[in-house]
Amino acid sequence: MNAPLYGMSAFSLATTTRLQDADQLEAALRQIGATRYHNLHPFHRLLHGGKLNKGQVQAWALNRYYYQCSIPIKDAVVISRFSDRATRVEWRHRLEDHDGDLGAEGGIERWLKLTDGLGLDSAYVESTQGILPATRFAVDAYVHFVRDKSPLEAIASSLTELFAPNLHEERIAGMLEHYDFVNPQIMSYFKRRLTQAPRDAQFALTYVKRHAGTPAEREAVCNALIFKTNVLWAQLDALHHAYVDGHIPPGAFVPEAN
Ligand SMILES: O=C(O)c1cc(C(=O)O)c2c(n1)C(=O)C(=O)c1cc(C(=O)O)[nH]c1-2
Repeated sequence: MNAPLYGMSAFSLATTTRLQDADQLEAALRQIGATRYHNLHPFHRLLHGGKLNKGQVQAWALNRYYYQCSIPIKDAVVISRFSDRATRVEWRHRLEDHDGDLGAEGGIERWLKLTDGLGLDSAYVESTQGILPATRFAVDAYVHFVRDKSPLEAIASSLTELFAPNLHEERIAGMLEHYDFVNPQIMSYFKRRLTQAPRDAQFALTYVKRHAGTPAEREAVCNALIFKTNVLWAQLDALHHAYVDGHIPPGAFVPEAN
């Protein structure tokens, strides 16, 4: 077996023996989500439970902007990995979902409504100057992963989206309930994702189930998903360390006292 890249832990051989067909692959992927998705991270418990102050919510939205604006770059790289037109055509709408189109709002603009609503200057947000070093490293690693690994693994790494809609539902309800500085307009990004993400996740799941033809390929798919859960987890670890434990790195956003 090749040494895993990016420090991810390889799925164990014991598990590989349970990756004999597409249904076992799907079960393994869902198990990874159930145990490693970032809905389980303590920072999300605080965010959704109303336990953060406005400055901490600002820090989360500011850092997450870097993920948002990198996703269409990631998807453009994914498209570049496929020589078959059908997959490129299928993947293309993801760019529009995030970038929008001439005269049509996309996810990045919707995210800026959130940061505007939270009182952050949009030029500062878009500059990405105040993000944590770990946010940049983690998100860039995702873009590099889809560039460097196989096209199958590139698609598999998007599969965290299988688990995103439940988290978004929880986030919309929790943040509206608990924070007086949050309203439905500034949460419109997440509302839109409730219809976009299931469609995208279903395509990716069907794709990997059909194209991962050997136990080794199914194992690679699982490892791609583990890698991605680590990308998401590491971002929240960094936010927690900086803005809950109070160790803000030099140059990173410092909330006003509130
Ligand atoms: O708020 C979240 O927890 C969350 C998670 C994920 C994810 O699981 O990767 C995505 C998103 N949001 C999201 O909004 C989004 O557009 C998105 C695209 C992708 C991807 O990997 O292509 N993941 C996610």
